[in-house]
Amino acid sequence: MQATPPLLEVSGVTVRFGGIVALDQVSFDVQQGTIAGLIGPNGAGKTTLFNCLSRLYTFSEGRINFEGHPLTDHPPHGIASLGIGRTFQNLALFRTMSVRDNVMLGGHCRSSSGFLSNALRLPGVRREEEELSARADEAIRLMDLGDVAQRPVADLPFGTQKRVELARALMSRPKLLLLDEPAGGLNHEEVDGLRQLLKRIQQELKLTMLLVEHHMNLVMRVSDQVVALDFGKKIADGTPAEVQGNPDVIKAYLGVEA
Ligand SMILES: Nc1ncnc2c1ncn2[C@@H]1O[C@H](COP(=O)(O)OP(=O)(O)OP(=O)(O)O)[C@@H](O)[C@H]1O
Repeated sequence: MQATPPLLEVSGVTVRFGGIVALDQVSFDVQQGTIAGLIGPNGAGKTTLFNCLSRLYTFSEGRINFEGHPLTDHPPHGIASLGIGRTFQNLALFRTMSVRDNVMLGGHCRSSSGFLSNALRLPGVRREEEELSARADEAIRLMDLGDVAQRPVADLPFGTQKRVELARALMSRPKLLLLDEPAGGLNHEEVDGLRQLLKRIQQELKLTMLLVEHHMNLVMRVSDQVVALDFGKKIADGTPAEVQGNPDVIKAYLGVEA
């Protein structure tokens, strides 16, 4: 039997900004159903890599395959329908709208009905709306947002708003979810809650996730695999324990020989 190829294959990716090499021949794989953490000191190239994966940046060398096919075969606006979703470092929610309405908005990138059928409220449109609504209920349940579903987002604590953003990202039914600093600005208790929710969606949805995160405790506890970058180069790739004990990683963070 043929082994399943990795969901994501990053191979020799290089990005230059003028004289700066933001990513230098970076290669790693992410297997289906796993959580991969991407770490590295400031300026290491994490955001640049994320932006390559969501096709915001074009890489000058290398290749990124998703489900065995080059990402560059698809236009940037086709990335969500391909099955790659993302959250952002800064929340991008509609603050006066309810939690549920914000979540519902996440489903529209996959909506197939056109302007005319929407205007005429054809049966297909109603079916699609019912399906979106059921999916929103599911995302709200998974993110423990049932009690606040009708509340305006602006009334809720920051940690809860972060969960709304995650629920909204789930609406596009991603196969790979890119999480940009999901623990940023959260308190200790909220980070632990987030860790449990990420594990829940990994188990229940079999979702593959790649997270950029500075919160080491979260990365090391939630990830199956950790990839470390420094000055655009990959310096480690392995289990959390392997990467944590890697002398190059310790040196990159502490600036001293391990
Ligand atoms: N649009 C850009 N134009 C020029 N240089 C850039 C651009 N984006 C990133 N860089 C440079 O590329 C390098 C990698 O930056 P990047 O933002 O990817 O790092 P990072 O690991 O995400 O850092 P942080 O943890 O601080 O967010 C840095 O030297 C940065 O200054």
